Amino acid sequence: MAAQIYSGEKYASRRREISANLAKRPEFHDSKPLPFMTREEKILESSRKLTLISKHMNEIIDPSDKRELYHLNCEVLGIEGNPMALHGDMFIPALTAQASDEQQEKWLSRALRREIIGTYAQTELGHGTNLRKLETIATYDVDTQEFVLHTPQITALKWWPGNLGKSSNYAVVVALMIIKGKNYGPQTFMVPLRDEKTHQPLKGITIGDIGPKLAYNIVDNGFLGFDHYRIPRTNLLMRHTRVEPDGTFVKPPHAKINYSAMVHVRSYMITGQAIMLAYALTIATRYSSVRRQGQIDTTQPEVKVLEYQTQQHRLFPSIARAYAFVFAGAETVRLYERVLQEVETGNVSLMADLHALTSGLKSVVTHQTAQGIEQARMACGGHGYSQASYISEIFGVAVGGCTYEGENLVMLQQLARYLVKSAGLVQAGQSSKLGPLVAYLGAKSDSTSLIDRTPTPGFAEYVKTFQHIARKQTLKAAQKLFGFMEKGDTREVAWNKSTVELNRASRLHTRLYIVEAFVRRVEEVADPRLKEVLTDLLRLHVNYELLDVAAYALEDGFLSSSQLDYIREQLYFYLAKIRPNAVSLVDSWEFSDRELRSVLGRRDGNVYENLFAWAKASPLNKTDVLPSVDKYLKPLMESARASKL
Ligand SMILES: CC/C=C\C/C=C\C/C=C\C/C=C\C/C=C\CCCC(=O)SCCNC(=O)CCNC(=O)[C@H](O)C(C)(C)COP(=O)(O)OP(=O)(O)OC[C@H]1O[C@@H](n2cnc3c(N)ncnc32)[C@H](O)[C@@H]1OP(=O)(O)O
Ligand SMILES: Cc1cc2nc3c(=O)[nH]c(=O)nc-3n(C[C@H](O)[C@H](O)[C@H](O)COP(=O)(O)OP(=O)(O)OC[C@H]3O[C@@H](n4cnc5c(N)ncnc54)[C@H](O)[C@@H]3O)c2cc1C
Repeated sequence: MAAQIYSGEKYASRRREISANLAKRPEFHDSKPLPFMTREEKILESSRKLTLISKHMNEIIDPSDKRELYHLNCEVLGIEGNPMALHGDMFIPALTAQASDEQQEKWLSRALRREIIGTYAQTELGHGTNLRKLETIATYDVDTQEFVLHTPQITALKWWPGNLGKSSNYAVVVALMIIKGKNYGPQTFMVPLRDEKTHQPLKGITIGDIGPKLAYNIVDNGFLGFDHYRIPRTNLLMRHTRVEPDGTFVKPPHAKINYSAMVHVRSYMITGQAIMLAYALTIATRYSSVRRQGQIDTTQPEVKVLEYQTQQHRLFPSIARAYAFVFAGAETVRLYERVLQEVETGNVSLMADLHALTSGLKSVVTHQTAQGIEQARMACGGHGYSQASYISEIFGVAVGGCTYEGENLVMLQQLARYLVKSAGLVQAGQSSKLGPLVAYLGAKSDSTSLIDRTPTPGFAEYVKTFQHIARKQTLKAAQKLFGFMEKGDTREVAWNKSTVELNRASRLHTRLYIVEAFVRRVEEVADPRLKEVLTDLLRLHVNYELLDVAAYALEDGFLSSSQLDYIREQLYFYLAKIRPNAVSLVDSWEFSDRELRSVLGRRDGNVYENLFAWAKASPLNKTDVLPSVDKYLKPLMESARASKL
């Protein structure tokens, strides 16, 4: 099953080898539980381990294999980030996609050797979403052939870039490019920030950390201001866009090619989110198979809480989602890598499809992941609330994905633009021009679903039902938009009056895509034992998801109320059928205890002994009487006693 999750036996077994290798190297392990450390201690600890990784990486992984490096980082550094997180996640991808060969020779090779540390500085105090209104300006000085970076007011300060605050000495900075008074929109520049020897900020740079956050606190998200700071013309990233010495601007082959680092993260983060969801579910499912509370048969001992249908309903659909997301994530990464290669040859035809797909997936997956993690926390009762479970940290890190790389409700609108265009083609009788991801919009719907009348597995009927719902909502939302425009609203005003409905269409389209990706993967499985278990999980998935969106199919009679009952019964059936495999389904992700960092979710299942040992190790228990008691509580009680006398 691990080979299914990790798209092949080769990587699944490499993961095992890497974990086994690390198990023998205590210097790579957390020196104490992360929840017992201050932010400064965590950053120091993470930097220590990062240095070890850099020194010994070649003995443990093939450093050119991104997935091996990712696993090494998960084991050793964990999810709370590290001082070079953005270096790998965005700085290197931005240089890879946007720097010219000559620039790559100069900077990318140094970045890969970790001679310099970089980040991606785009968001500002006043603007994150609306990139066209960024306020940092890069004015071209023809005389000196330099760009002058400047922060004209406080809202123009860069704000949020990860590892900008304290760790990075370079950044890919996004600024509005002005040449001879003309605004050429957001462009990307390679900018030195700190002296390479002393790490002191360079003259003209104001820089620092933005303070603690909900989670992800090992990362020093930062602020950055420029005071007429000069960089050479050749620091504009010039793989696709160019500015000649005389200020002539050479347009890129696609207007949004500079947004490639964002598309990179949106493509990869689907897998990252699936893994975080699986972390939380591993912890909650293992714990639920140890925790006994209450009885189902009063003549029998207390049951494991995993026997309760409510607990199964709380956890199993999310287990199915974690599988669905990791399968969809693998497809997305393949598409991203293909588009990256095609862009190299000047073919930008798939950029819009990739952008639409990743915008929708990023939004739906992060939202459902956060919901699933929070349910997993609650499924652990009181102990889920303790940091010993580590689920609160997993939630805090994962939920950040709802905001970063484009706020979810904004990114759903990007997909909606694509859907509206497609709906326009359908309306104009040009369905043959629809791309493969939206071809279903042009198909004719059956009048009713045959979901309860086809032999199992009947996935085709489920897919048809999801298609019907997504098509109906897309055409309806587009119609609403066109209707407002016909009545005289501008497109922007009409759009704003239709966005709730448009975003619903985007979610339904994306959920259809996820179901289809799951079906595609299960169809490929050859081993009959695996196929059976994955088919059960897929059946659970399609019934749970369909029930969640059934209102759309009920309102036009595509589904009847008796079909709804059928779907519910199928759901309950598969909850019970999956129960014996539940622990194996989470164990199949093969997370080591070190990677999970959860006292509650350890493989040995010795929950109570482990919790007690953890609590005794808490910093507060180092002494029996805290200074706060000596300083305040004792005098308070003493004075209360004295006043009574
Ligand atoms: C191997 C390892 C395995 C697993 C790895 C797992 C995990 C690791 C992965 C990731 C690491 C995780 C965490 C990292 C932590 C944090 C990183 C966070 C970093 C950041 O947040 S960086 C800042 C991100 N900021 C944003 O995302 C801003 C969002 N805003 C925008 O993107 C844009 O402003 C916009 C798209 C909303 C609007 O842009 P615009 O105004 O310029 O464009 P229009 O709306 O007018 O659209 C015009 C037209 O262009 C199309 N378009 C827009 N963008 C693109 C694009 N990128 N590509 C192609 N086309 C695009 C748009 O659709 C319009 O088209 P139309 O045809 O005219 O309709
Ligand atoms: C953990 C974390 C790490 C980050 N790392 C980086 C980084 O490394 N580099 C970097 O540059 N940035 C980074 N960011 C910033 C991040 O990319 C932005 O916060 C994000 O893109 C959202 O932009 P915003 O903050 O301006 O939100 P806003 O756009 O101000 O959103 C506020 C509200 O307004 C709504 N809204 C905004 N525009 C519209 C619209 N057009 N239509 C409808 N509703 C709208 C949103 O839906 C939301 O409800 C990070 C953020 C976080 C949380």
